[in-house]
Amino acid sequence: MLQVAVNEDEPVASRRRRVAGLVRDQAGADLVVLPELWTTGAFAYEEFGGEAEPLEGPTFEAMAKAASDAGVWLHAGSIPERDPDGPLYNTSLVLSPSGDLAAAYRKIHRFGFDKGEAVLMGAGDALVTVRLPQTVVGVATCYDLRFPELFRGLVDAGAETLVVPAGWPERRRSHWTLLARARAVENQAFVLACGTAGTHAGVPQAGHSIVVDPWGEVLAEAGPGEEVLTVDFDPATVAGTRERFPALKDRVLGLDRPRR
Ligand SMILES: O=C(O)CCC(=O)C(=O)O
Repeated sequence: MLQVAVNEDEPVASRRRRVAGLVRDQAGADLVVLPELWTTGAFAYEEFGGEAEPLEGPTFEAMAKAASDAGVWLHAGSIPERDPDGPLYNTSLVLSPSGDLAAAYRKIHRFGFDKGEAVLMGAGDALVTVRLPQTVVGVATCYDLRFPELFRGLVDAGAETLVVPAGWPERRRSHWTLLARARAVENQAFVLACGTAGTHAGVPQAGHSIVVDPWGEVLAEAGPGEEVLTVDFDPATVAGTRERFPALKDRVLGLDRPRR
């Protein structure tokens, strides 16, 4: 995972070039993951409109080239997407090792309550999973981490590895770690949660990207600054955990409405 520092003194185009270089350096990895809105910064709301790009715009082009040069699957984090016929979206891109767009996910839960992303961007309405050679990946973005039903939906769709790019603020770092572990334990899945470092729009970022196994153990955790966090894991652990401790089979469905 590439925990990119997002500071406003670095122009977006320079950061895009720098991150492409970091992706190229990961040749030999199976999957590389970038954070949420790493071009603008997740809290730089006033930049969203000016930096918004089509799905296959400059960030896609730079990341597709980097992924194919490195020969890796790349979860390229998210971009402010400009839909020609609709609003902006916070959209994650997953690219194959040949640089093709394998999946795009529009963030479902927008952050900010009555401001920021929640008013400037539209909400996605579709769960997204991607089959990689080693595992089925379910994608979610930042604030989505607070909504367990989304992750259950991904598990029901076959996800074994939950990838969560984020721009999580330092002031709620304890929630980040706790929620990443909770989503891993309750879904008996790997969680790869990749945040940003640095400070933008006056909001210090938490860093501390984290990889959690299906038993809730932390396999790796980054520090606060820019960092490449590398981890080896065996996706077959998911099936083994679900078989040995089959709690997912004990779910009682239909409890979302109180019974009379
Ligand atoms: O839920 C949080 O505390 C942070 C969410 C967030 O920063 C985001 O979704 O961009």
